Amino acid sequence: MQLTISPENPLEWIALRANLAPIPLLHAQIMPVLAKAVLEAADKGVFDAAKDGPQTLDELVSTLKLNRKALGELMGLLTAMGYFTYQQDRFKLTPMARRFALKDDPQSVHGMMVFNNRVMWDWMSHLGEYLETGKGIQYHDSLTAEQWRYYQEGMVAATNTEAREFGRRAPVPRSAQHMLDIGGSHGQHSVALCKKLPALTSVILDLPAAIEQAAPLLARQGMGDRVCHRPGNALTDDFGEGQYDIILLSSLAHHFTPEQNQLVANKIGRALRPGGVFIVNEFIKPEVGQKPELVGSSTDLFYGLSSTAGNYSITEIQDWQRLAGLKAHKVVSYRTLPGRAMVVAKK
Ligand SMILES: C[S@@+](CC[C@H](N)C(=O)[O-])C[C@H]1O[C@@H](n2cnc3c(N)ncnc32)[C@H](O)[C@@H]1O
Repeated sequence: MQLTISPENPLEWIALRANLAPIPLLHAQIMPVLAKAVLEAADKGVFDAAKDGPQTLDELVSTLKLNRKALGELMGLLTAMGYFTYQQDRFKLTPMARRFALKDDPQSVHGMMVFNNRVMWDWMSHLGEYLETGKGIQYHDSLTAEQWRYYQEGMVAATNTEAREFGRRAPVPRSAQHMLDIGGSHGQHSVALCKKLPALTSVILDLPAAIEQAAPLLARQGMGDRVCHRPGNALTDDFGEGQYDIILLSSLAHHFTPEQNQLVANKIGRALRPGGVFIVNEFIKPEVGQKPELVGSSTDLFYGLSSTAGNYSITEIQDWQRLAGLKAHKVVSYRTLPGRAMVVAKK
């Protein structure tokens, strides 16, 4: 799966092949507008306003209390982007928008859109500074309580689809009883495995400020004591010895330097039981010399900007696992998300 600029007719194909199309204009002028339009639409409730059926522009204006001219422009763009169709003066949500953009759909990314609109959008203006200094924002040290809430809700939304595939395809021992989910936040990955493996319970280790906001999100899953939070810090806490059948590090390695990841991997190597698995669940950086792709490369830059760290290659991740005394077991690439994989090692 790739995000590409693709021709719609033979003349455009020729123009692209002949290098006549000003691609940077699309990147610089069009794409930022597309992204911000979708974020504001979600935040202002535009998708949900059409949830119960096709709406005229006037009906949307009246529900959303927005300016008619501006909303008309936004609706035109959202229609061009495939979120709505427009027929007989009415805007109707497409199946894609219905599944992924509505607030309460189980696969919705709505929370991520609100987080990106209210918190992340401002970070992008620091990209120039990051390029000059190499120092990222380190947002975990500076979020307000409200921003922590958007962040945790954003993480749920980002993993609604992934957690299903993770639950189905993560190569874990069927008899597993104890899991440690480091930086597990909302707990969706733990919940997916606990639903599949009846004997499994999971402890989610996360920062205290995260748990404050993630606790109600986990409670919504109705798993009771089988999945619980433990406030702590992965960099300074001891994980114990020979205790866990599964240890998951999902979307946390990209916030840590290589040295910090090695330190965490060493503690994980000690904390696993024989036969236990260590899963690093991440966007993957291409190996040296491999062609970069858009999702992995943009998340790499974004994590650099936001956390000073970034993505790692499969080889780099497997090196941490090997130096922690574990054997490479499997690499499972996601089918529903390009550039993302589970890198699994076994004790
Ligand atoms: C990007 S989120 C990933 C959440 C979840 N694992 C997922 O895959 O959706 C990173 C999580 O790691 C937590 N985190 C960051 N630094 C941490 C640390 N030093 N120790 C434990 N958790 C940490 C954050 O609070 C956040 O909940």
